[in-house]
Amino acid sequence: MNAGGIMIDIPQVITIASTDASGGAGINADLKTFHNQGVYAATIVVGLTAQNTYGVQDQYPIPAKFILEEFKSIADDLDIKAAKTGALLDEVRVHAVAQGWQSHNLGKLIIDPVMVAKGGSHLLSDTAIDTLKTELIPLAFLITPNLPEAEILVGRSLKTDQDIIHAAMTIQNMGVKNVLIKGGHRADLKNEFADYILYADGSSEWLTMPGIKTKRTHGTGDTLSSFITANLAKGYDLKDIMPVAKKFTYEAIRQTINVGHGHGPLNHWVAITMGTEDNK
Ligand SMILES: Nc1ncnc2c1ncn2[C@@H]1O[C@H](COP(=O)(O)OP(=O)(O)OP(=O)(O)O)[C@@H](O)[C@H]1O
Ligand SMILES: Cc1ncc(CO)c(N)n1
Repeated sequence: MNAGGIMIDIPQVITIASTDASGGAGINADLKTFHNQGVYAATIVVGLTAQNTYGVQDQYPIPAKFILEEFKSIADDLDIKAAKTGALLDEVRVHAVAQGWQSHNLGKLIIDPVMVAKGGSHLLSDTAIDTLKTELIPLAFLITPNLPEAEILVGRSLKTDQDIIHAAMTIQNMGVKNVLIKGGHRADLKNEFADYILYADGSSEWLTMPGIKTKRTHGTGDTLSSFITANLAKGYDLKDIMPVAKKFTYEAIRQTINVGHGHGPLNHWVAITMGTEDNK
């Protein structure tokens, strides 16, 4: 009931991840991207980090039992269309999220397998990798590793285009439908940032944008995967979303905001949405 008012239906999404005290990455970056894209965002907090643009000073995992309570609270009430995961910290948290997902499916699952923060701190323990591969990845619609994360998932070093193409196939064989390997960390690509995506139907493409010379790249991966999550919830096709997601992230890096003294955060006010003339 809303006598005299109006009722607006809005796509609902959720981020299952950790907070960043300085606001630039993790759940904080996800929420800003979701808001920018006009979707309603809920959170399942898996951990807290004491973090700034220099690095991660401390982390605090949420007990598995509480994570499962968060899942239930959301599933009992909201109508979530797509969910993304971020920093899950360790094996216990990865297992809890997989368990929560199996009891309460929350639509399309996008895994951003965050392992190491820009300052070098680990946001996923080594012992969690197997659990991620066997329990969580097979449940996902899309996974978005950066190059070092893809190397850990496949257990070999990735240098050439062919290496990346084969790695995407190996990861798809773990049971996830679509695989995006982000090329931001590739040493031989100085002037461009090329990401490779292998789609569920076997087709694939390289998405390329010029490289911006900046160290203000805190939360780039979170922003990219949140943009994709928001627009999947709106009903757009992944193939149509990808070039616009890449452009959104590029502009969020390019239109720099002056915050922090290390790897500064992105600009989450950029005006790029699906379906507008420029982004068809
Ligand atoms: N300096 C840059 N110039 C242009 N594009 C960039 C730059 N840095 C990252 N990108 C793009 O941003 C997106 C995220 O890539 P990146 O590899 O940095 O993710 P990530 O390492 O997971 O980020 P984070 O862990 O900080 O969230 C990719 O599309 C990548 O190509
Ligand atoms: C909490 C958190 N999640 C993700 C990242 C990666 O950007 C980070 N630095 N911190």
